[in-house]
Order: sequence, then C-alpha cells, then structure tokens
Amino acid sequence: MRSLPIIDISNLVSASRDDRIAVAHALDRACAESGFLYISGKQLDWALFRRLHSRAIAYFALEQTAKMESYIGRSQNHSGYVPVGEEQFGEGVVDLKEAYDVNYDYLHAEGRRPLLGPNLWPEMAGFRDDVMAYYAHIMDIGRQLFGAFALALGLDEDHFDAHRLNPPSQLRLIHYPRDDSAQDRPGIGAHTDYECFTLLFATVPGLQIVSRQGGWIDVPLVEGAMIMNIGDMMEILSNGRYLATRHRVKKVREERYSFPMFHTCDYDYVVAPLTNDEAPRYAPLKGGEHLFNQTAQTFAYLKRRIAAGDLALTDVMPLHSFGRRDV
Ligand SMILES: O=C(O)CCC(=O)C(=O)O
Ligand SMILES: [Fe+2]
Repeated sequence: MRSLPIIDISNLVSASRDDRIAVAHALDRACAESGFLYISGKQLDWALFRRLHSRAIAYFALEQTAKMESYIGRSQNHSGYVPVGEEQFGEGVVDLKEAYDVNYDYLHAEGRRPLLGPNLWPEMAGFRDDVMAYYAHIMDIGRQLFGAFALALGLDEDHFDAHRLNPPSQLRLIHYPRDDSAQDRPGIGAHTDYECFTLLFATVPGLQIVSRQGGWIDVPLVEGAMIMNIGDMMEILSNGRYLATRHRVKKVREERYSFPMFHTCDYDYVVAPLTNDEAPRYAPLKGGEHLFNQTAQTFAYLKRRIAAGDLALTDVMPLHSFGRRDV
C-alpha cells in the first residue's frame, strides 16, 4: 500500500501568487487521490501545540466533579466537558474517551444559533488563554487552506472569506485514558467528519481509515506534520472530487490525546457544489443545521432534549450518509 500524501504548505504564506498556486495544485492532487493526507509547513507553531497538550493533561487530571462543572450540557454553544459515554457513534458501544470541546467564541447577542454563542470555560488559570491561542493559530492555518481550496476549485482565492465570518469551527481536546484491557475495537466509532476539513495532531497512533481497496489501515504519525482529512461539506463543495473518508480510532493500550480542529463555514452558509462546469452530484445542505443535526444524533444531552420535546430538528439526514460505505 502507498503511504498517504504529504504536502508542504509553507508557501501558502508566500507573497507570490504563483507559489500559493503551486501549493493549491499539490493539495488538489493529494485530496483527489486520498481523503486523508499530512500537511507540514514553517507556519505551524509547535510551541502552541505543546502548550495545548499540557493544558489538556492538567484539565483531564481533575476530579470528575470538577470537570462536570463545565459539562457541555450547560453551555450555550456546544462547548465544554464531554464525559465518557456522552457521545455515542455505534449502537450500544461506549467509547472510552472524554473530551473538552471548544467552539467559536461568539459573544454578540444578535445572530445566535445552536452552535454560536459564548464558550464555556473551566476555572483553571491559563487554560482559556492557551487554548484560545491555539484556536486562533489553527483558524489562521485553516484560512490559508480555504484560500488554497478556492484556487484548486477554480475560484477567487478569497472566495470563502465572506462565508467564514463567524464559522462554528470546533476544536476538540480528546483524551483516551490508558486501558490495559483494550482490544482492537473502535475507540471512536467509524464516521466521516461533517465539516469542510479537519486538522489534527495526536500523541500516539490509533487512527485508522477505510482504504480505497476496502479494509482498515493505520494512519501513522509523521514527525513535524499534522493529519488532514476531507469532511462531508468539502465533498459537496468539490462535487465529489474530494471524498470524506470513513475513519475510527482503534483501541490502544497507551494513554492517548488528540486535538482535531474541524474547519467549517458560517452557520447559515448553504453548502452546494462550486464547480460550474459539471452537473451537481449533491443536493445543497444548510451547513450549520447539518452540523447541529449530526451532533444531536450522537450527544446524550441533546438526545435527552429531543426526547423531552425541548428540541426539534428539521431536515435531519441519517448519520453515515456520507463517505465510503465499503466497511
Ligand atoms: O482521535 C483521533 O485521532 C480522531 C478523532 C476523530 O476522528 C474525531 O473526533 O472526529
Ligand atoms: Fe473524525
């Protein structure tokens, strides 16, 4: 099997448009070939990554009652602590993982949406500052990549800027506790990511993807590179040129941390194929609504609200309506 492509995105910050176009072409080829790839680049700030990791270690070491003070069900924008068992992908399978979810910190009173509001933070000195510093950094890397995708799809480089004013892009701090009895079964059930693309770094391997030949293959960690993958929305925007690949986290015995950032467009942005010269292969999708509907099908606190009649979803699509279905 060939290993996944690796793209150096350093030149996305070059003043030369030709340099940026060259990266866009390389990204386009890699994404057309594989829904998972690696990115490296001089603009990736590993000091910020290390600080995020340290904050996650300190946070998850707190007592459960302290962590539950920032329970995600208390937030206004789907941010906060996600205890083990809260999020369920597979029927009856509880993944051994806990998380702290951070969303776009939307402070205006006007324009709130289910995923747009102020972040919930734990009372832990330094946590908010370091997490937000990472969030701002990875948002900026995402902005550069949106520019590259725009070029790759034959659009103006700044095409996405107007559709990304307050995007509910989520950063997750995920902790998979050490589990000596771990068997090789999913740690996170198989899924595609809902958004445009995900940028992730992890402390130990464990991520697996469905190969185009079928079957699960490991995604090894590459020193100095982040893992990137295409989500449902980019599959639609590219009219299927790029595919959202199903993936999971297998059980590993080691303690593991991972930090995915799910880059998306504005809540009200309607996601539809952007390629003019082809017939659209996908129906348009309301971006934020899709994101929230999918989230509401996997989080216990939202399922409880639906069951109690406090929350009603519209235009729900079944989970796993995207991605390769060979497994
Ligand atoms: O922990 C990982 O490596 C992947 C997590 C993941 O796929 C997700 O949160 O969507
Ligand atoms: Fe994922």
